[in-house]
Amino acid sequence: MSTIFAPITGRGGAVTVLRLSGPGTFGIVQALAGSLPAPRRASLRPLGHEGRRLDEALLVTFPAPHSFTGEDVAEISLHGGRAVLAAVSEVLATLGARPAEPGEFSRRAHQNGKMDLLQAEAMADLIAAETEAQRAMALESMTGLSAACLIWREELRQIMARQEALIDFPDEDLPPEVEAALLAGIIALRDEMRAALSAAPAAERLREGLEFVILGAPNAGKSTLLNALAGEEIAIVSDIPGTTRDAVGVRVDLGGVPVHITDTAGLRETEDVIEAEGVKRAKARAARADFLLLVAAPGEAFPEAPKGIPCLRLRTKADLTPAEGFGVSARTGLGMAELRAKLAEAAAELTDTKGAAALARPRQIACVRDTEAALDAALHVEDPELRGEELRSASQALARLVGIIGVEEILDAVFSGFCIGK
Ligand SMILES: Nc1nc2c(ncn2[C@@H]2O[C@H](COP(=O)(O)OP(=O)(O)OP(=O)(O)O)[C@@H](O)[C@H]2O)c(=O)[nH]1
Repeated sequence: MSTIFAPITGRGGAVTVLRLSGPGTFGIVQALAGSLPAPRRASLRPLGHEGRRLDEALLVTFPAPHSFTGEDVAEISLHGGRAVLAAVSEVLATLGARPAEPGEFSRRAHQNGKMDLLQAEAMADLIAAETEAQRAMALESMTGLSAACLIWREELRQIMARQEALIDFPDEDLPPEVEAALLAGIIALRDEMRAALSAAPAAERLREGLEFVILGAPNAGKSTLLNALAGEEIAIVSDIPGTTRDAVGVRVDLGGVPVHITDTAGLRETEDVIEAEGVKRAKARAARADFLLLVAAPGEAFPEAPKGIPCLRLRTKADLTPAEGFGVSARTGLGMAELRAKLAEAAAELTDTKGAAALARPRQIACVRDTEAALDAALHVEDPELRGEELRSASQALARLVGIIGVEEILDAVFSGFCIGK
């Protein structure tokens, strides 16, 4: 096993923490720092190599297995900045360590039983979280999802034990309650899978961020509205109808939920090829949106919304004419606070996982869907051997969910999505 290193803090700070992990860690750090401090005690050390002084740094060692990766780990708090990191990295390489691949620390932690795949994914999400609701969900999944999965696996283990008893003993020796309890157990677990799956779209949306699209006729005030929501001039505003020709967007935090709001080309029939393309794109975006803001200036008709997408009808330019229905003026700020509140409410509703263990990644959803399908199939076969077969495949899908059986490619895909230093 190689010894790897990478900075685990972001650029630009006063301090850069460099982590080393692997069997060669302590030998390398000793060569660099002269001596090793007591385990888990921070100690200031001069760093140098072959007479070249490198830095004065705070050094902490974590002997295996009590470390992030489960291997011997050292964390060196260097002075921040490119040159210090470059000089120390260069020396580490000559001493036999190599730069870590993206996600390699977490992958080793997973291999050494420090965290299951769900916890690794949740940790990556926590680090990537940009808003409060994302942070809360990631933190909840770091413990909750993996705990829920542990319970599912235990329930399935008990179901499979009952199933084995049914296979091993001839029918007449076992009371009918055994099979009834077995089937009830399968139904209960299948329904738990269904509950988790039904909360998944909300969790996925929160993890990825929502897409809100502003639709309306030319000059309805869409760009002005986007700029007001963004708090900066993102889209060009003019009184010439057809100013916005391509989708322009901004990411905003609505009550803790990340929302990408897109301003689109005004919807109208037009001879202008570029504007017509803009209108086509506006419609395509609207069809993929999580939520639509349908806007119309006073006295004008609202655009038609694609079916099945929640929307809000909004009168613009309410400073000119008092609106019938809900109206705002992006120019004077009239109604804007209420609009923000309404949008935040819609965002919260779209990302509400209702307290269920939140599956937020396609990989996780696929594993739980496979589990649900196998359990459901187990309910529809009479033959105990075949039923046993389905239960085994449910058990494998759950094992894949936590990474206990992990095809290398899946682990590659998960961990390579992490950044260097995770
Ligand atoms: N009085 C008033 N005028 C507004 C308001 N919002 C927008 N306008 C004006 O309406 C005109 C069109 O505004 P835009 O925001 O460019 O409209 P749009 O819907 O993006 O227009 P297109 O790009 O043509 O689709 C501009 O002259 C704006 O200044 C408002 O709240 N009150």
